[in-house]
Amino acid sequence: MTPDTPADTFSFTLSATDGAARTGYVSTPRGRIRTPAFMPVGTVATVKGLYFDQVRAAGADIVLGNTYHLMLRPGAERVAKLGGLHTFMRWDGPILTDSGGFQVMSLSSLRKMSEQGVTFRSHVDGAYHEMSPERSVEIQGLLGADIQMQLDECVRLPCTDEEAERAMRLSLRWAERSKRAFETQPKGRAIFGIVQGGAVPALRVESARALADMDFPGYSIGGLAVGEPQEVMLAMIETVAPHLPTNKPRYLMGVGTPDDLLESVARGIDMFDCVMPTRSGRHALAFTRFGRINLKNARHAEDPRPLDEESDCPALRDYSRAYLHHLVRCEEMLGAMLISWANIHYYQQLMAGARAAIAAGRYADYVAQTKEGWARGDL
Ligand SMILES: Nc1nc2cc3nc(NCCc4ccc(CCO)cc4)[nH]c3cc2c(=O)[nH]1
Repeated sequence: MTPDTPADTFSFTLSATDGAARTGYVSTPRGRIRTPAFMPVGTVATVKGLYFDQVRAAGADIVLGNTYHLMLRPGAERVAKLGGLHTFMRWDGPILTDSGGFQVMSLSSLRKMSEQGVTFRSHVDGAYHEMSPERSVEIQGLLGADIQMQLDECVRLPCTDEEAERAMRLSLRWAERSKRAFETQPKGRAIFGIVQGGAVPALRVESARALADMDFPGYSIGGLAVGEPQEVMLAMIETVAPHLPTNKPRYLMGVGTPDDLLESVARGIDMFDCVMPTRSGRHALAFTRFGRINLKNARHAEDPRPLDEESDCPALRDYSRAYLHHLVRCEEMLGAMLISWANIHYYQQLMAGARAAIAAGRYADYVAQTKEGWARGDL
């Protein structure tokens, strides 16, 4: 969060552009979010393996929570009774929550979709739950989320055009209902519409235009990072971006690798979230300026060098690869913690570099130089 007086409203300020790339900030009552921004995922009220002061020190201005997981455990009403998610997990910056639809479809069993919403069985204890656009907004409000998502239906790719059209139109009807339900929430919070439409350009354009007409404070691009090749994802961003208002933030859901982030920023995306840095950290995969380093590999067993001696992150600068390899081999929790910390920091500095490069009109060079570093590998 940048040192400035928090706003009492939600707004987006564009500071500079370089081609289709943009840099600026989102203002919220809990502080500013510098964009392009990477939002660490804190699914069940924790960014797995990190303390929130490490998340803040790494440069994150905002973190994600998740409606689906938190409604099941500990329960939205319980979080509200305990003062809301910021108090519960001791993070005083902005929080964005997903609406739960995507997680219902990817995690729960025995689910039934209807116009009204989706009923499903908890993957935790098998209990039945109902999620409607109105209930999802109510839950996100109970959690106290600063940026909320409409309930939508995300189809897996590949899918038929008919399937993509059905889910896109349902999501538009749910966008209206979500926005209406959101009107009772305190000032300063925002709800984003979510663009759907599979990999069908005409459906994507129709979805973006219809949501733009509903005048949301921000827009998510959903239905991507669901197994499609990167070029399909990038093509859909290029299709959608021109139909979204330039003065509102664009959030690409669930993305992605460092390469995905740089290429999507170049096409006009402002906000990202992905479990990649922390999930990879638990699988011994480090993202660095020199590319990916798999610390399971025996070649690190006697390497005294840190991951990146020039970094200002202790996890990247102070621990030898030999030590990280040892921790990984022994399946010690500190291994996952240090590599997750390193990865969160790497993703934050990747976005900080992008913001500076766009402001200086040299984003294309920044991308080229960053990719050269990855290709040069770890000399
Ligand atoms: N409401 C809503 N939420 C979404 C979340 C998403 N998250 C993704 N992708 C995440 C995929 C993803 C999953 C795991 C890993 C780690 C691999 O080691 C990386 C990416 N796509 C998504 C699409 C939507 C969407 O349309 N609507």
